[in-house]
Amino acid sequence: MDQPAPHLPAETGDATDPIVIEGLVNRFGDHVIHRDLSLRVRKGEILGVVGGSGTGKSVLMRSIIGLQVPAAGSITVLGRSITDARDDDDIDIRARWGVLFQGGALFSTLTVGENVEVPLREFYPELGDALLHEIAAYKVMLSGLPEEAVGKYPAELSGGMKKRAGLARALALDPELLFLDEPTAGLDPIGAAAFDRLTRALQETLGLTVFLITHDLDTLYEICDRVAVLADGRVIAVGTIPELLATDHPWIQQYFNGPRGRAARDSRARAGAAADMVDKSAAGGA
Ligand SMILES: Nc1ncnc2c1ncn2[C@@H]1O[C@H](COP(=O)(O)OP(=O)(O)OP(=O)(O)O)[C@@H](O)[C@H]1O
Repeated sequence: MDQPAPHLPAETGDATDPIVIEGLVNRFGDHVIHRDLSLRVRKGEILGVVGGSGTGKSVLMRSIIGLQVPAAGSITVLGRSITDARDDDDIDIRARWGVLFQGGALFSTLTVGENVEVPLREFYPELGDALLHEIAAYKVMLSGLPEEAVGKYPAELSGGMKKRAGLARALALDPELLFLDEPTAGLDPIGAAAFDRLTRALQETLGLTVFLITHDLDTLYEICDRVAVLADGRVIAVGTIPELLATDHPWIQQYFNGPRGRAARDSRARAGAAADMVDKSAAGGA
């Protein structure tokens, strides 16, 4: 598994790529997590990031947002070096992304609205309370939560609502980039599908670029434009699912062609066929 998967074209860069990672190395003591990892995320795409447990997907995300200082390599986000960032650069760039951590990472002693206000207060201390409340209420609504959720505490919310509240906070600063770490983990299939649709709708409406770590094959099939596969400390392949399926890499084949992968693909095909029938009957009736 040490070599990049064959059959995939070498990734070509574009000056507009909002995230560019080259030669990334991360290690904890002797434990090497990433060795020479390179990846480019394209503007406006939803990039799914997959890999076995412990392959370093979350550490990669933490490196991109500056929470993990790599041992080597370079990371450029929206044209700014994260690896060489000075503290004052840091502040600016952090306002241009939003992050939904695993589990939502909400402050349990604050209401949903107050949670959403946290980044607003940090970056725009000059805003008055009335405007902060208004912006927070709008972000809560945008995330598909009912209005009354603004005043609720995280403990009063279901798992799905917590994710949406975390999403509302991630959207607080009108980010260009959205990082989602396993957003559908722990949700029932209906809740997970609804969250997927919300992610896609927000990405399209707000023009977001989305870096999405997931184990959820349905999410990959439903909303990801491309998928990056992590193994052996690097990105071994990145492409659309059909492109990945055309490789003969054993992990990729097992992942997408295993029983769960086939079920997700079949379900996607059935949904596509149903949509076609609806389109045809609508066209016939028009
Ligand atoms: N702060 C840390 N100190 C020491 N080791 C760490 C630290 N953070 C992560 N690791 C180790 O780095 C490896 C990669 O962790 P990471 O959370 O990125 O994996 P992952 O691919 O996101 O896994 P999962 O799919 O299970 O969430 C793991 O072995 C983890 O134990």
